[in-house]
Amino acid sequence: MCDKGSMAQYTRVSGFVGLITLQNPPVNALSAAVRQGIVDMVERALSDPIVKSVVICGQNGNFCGGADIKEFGTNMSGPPLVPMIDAIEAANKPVVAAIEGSALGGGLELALGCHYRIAHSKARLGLPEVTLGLLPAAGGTQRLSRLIGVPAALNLITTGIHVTAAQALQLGIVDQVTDHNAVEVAVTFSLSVAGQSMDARRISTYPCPLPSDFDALFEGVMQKVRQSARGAIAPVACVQAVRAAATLPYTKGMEREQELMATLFTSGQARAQQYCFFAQRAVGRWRMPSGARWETSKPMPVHKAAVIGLGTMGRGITVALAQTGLSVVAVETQEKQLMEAKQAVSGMLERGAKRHGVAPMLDRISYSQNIQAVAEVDLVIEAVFEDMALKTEVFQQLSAVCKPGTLLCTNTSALDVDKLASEMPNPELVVGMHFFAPAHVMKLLEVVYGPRSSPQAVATAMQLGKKMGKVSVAVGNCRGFVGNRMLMPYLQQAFFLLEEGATPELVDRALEEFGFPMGVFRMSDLSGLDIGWRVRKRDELVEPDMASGQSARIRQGSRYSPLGDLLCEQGRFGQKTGQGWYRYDKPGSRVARSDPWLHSFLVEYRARHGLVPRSIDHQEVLERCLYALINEGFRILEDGIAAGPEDIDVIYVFGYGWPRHRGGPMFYASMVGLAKILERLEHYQQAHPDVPYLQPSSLLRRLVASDSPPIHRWREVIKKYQSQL
Ligand SMILES: CCCCCCCC/C=C\C=C\CC(=O)SCCNC(=O)CCNC(=O)[C@H](O)C(C)(C)COP(=O)(O)OP(=O)(O)OC[C@H]1O[C@@H](n2cnc3c(N)ncnc32)[C@H](O)[C@@H]1OP(=O)(O)O
Repeated sequence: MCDKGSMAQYTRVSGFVGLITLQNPPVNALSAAVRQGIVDMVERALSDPIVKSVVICGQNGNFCGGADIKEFGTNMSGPPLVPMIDAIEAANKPVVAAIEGSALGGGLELALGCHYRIAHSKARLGLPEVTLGLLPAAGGTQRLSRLIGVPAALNLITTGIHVTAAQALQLGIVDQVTDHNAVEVAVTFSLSVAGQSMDARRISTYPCPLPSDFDALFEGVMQKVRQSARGAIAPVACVQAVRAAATLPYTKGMEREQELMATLFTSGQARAQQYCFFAQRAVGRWRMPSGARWETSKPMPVHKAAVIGLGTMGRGITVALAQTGLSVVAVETQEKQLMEAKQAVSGMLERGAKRHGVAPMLDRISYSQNIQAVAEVDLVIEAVFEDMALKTEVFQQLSAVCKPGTLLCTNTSALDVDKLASEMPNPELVVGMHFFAPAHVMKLLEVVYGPRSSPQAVATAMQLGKKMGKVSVAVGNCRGFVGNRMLMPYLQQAFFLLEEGATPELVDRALEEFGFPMGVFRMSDLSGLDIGWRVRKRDELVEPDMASGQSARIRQGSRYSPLGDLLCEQGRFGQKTGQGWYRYDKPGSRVARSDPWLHSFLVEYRARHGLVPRSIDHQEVLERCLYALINEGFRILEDGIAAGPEDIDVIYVFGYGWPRHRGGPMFYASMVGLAKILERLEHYQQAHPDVPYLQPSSLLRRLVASDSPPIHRWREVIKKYQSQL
């Protein structure tokens, strides 16, 4: 017997079991049609006198990825989840969830309403709603806390982590884990309990186990969550909902869960986080200005890769490659550096393996001092020092040594990828791979294509990035690519604010309250002030500190602040020297302390240059730093360096600490209102006419003139704008 009409298929199997299969590829999300299907099919199974038990599973080996996120923000119709799950729990016939693939969010909540849960060993379970700015509001906070206790529930619900089937068994979320077909196991099991009372299996009737140090536990968790949430409201609401589970009867707890969800559901933060979810997936569908794009560009197979240069970046890249299971040839010409690198790479692999309970991939790597060792690899990532002449020399050696067709990638954060390619006999095989430090940890990868890079080369680098667990974004070649290019106006404004009267503490506090993990000055101290100094010297911006007054702060026709250069001249390079914008107890120590020396230095500097300090508030800090950065984002879109606002937002959220609950800089701009951003940029540009970064971009003006369309429609305006250039 079979009914295929709805998005939940009903079949009778083994004579007496009603099998309900969710059908909504690819993840069987609980759309209105699926929910209606479940309601109808459960009713049918329960009213069929022949049916003794019910099994719920998902099509194509995937239980359920939760509510259909695309429905949020629309006029949601169809049966609500809570009564649907309550009806399953109340059923007088056993209902068993057969979990294969994922049981996430509403999917796990559905399973928690069932009387038993049987999971395949490869299944993953979790309540990731918090990552979407929500909480599990189909009874998830109330049932999970009752089932596995408050501390474990808090951990899962406030972080949104996915657990393996084995972990779920240990926690008590599932009753059984199998390596066999979970649906078949569930069908057999359901018959074995048919006819029994399900009273003891209804989680909503369980008392919530209370830890003895209840108040202290919640206080501690709340403090930790508030600190790590950086202004996000969902994690805090999750703690409040679990507290309700621990202190209130089930029905009252459910009311509290709904109340908290109502606030989150319509919040800007939830919109921002859901935008990030889809943006992260959209960047995989890359396209180049030439029209080449992901669907039509086939990646080359990569079985063996090489890394050239085993400094900090090269080591991290080697680890990330080995962890994908690829064979890696790691080349370092300096013997001492090679020995140190070997040890460091092994240590990183062993620690990573221990964390994930897998074997370290030490035997995937072979080390060499000789570049000839890369002759047979399919792809090379060069990670030598950031110097064009050195990189060109290495690339020339690689072209001579590598087999034909080897893809040559350069790990660079600033150099001109196209210039490097132009020196090679096969420029189409050259792309940039801008990793972020530490390369085996940071999620972001900018894949930089030049006008000569072949679509196949870009496809290969993008696919390799994905295999390495990175969120890879394809971007065009320009100075600083996307991320660092937008950082320039941000940093510049921060320096100017110090000249005008702010302190590093004030600027950092404003940015940290906005949600960045670190303000711009603490971040610069961590990265090292000498990096920017070297770039400014190369750009001939650094001059001896002789003159004073306004003219001394003009370089190449624009306002310039030499503050960073002056600090570097004093040997203040940040954390590593124990002094920078802050002071540290000793070189390498991490706790930034206010530095009276720095404050006197700023007072003297302003006096010498005739700058009268004024009071600067957080709003001005945010507007000057963030709107200048956003303005550069519009220029990047205008220039076709990023294909759309999602690419920029993903880069900033995954690589630069932009708070996810604010959706990335371009999404944030759309929330603030483009007309307001334009008005404030015009205001600051009038006050600082010698700062080109404050000159509003033409695209921003065009968007405002087009009535500020929603962000998903910007691409149309950009396309039209570019076609008219
Ligand atoms: C006023 C008060 C009102 C209160 C109303 C309350 C109403 C709501 C009630 C309950 C709410 C429940 C909350 C939830 O359940 S929220 C959803 C929770 N689930 C998740 O967060 C899971 C999200 N998905 C994933 O993590 C992954 O997709 C995963 C399932 C692990 C599969 O990963 P992978 O195999 O790598 O595939 P992709 O991520 O690329 O996804 C493939 C495509 O599927 C789309 N997708 C995935 N999940 C969903 C989903 N839940 N809804 C809609 N679409 C989804 C994804 O975008 C990909 O699409 P595309 O190929 O077009 O990019």
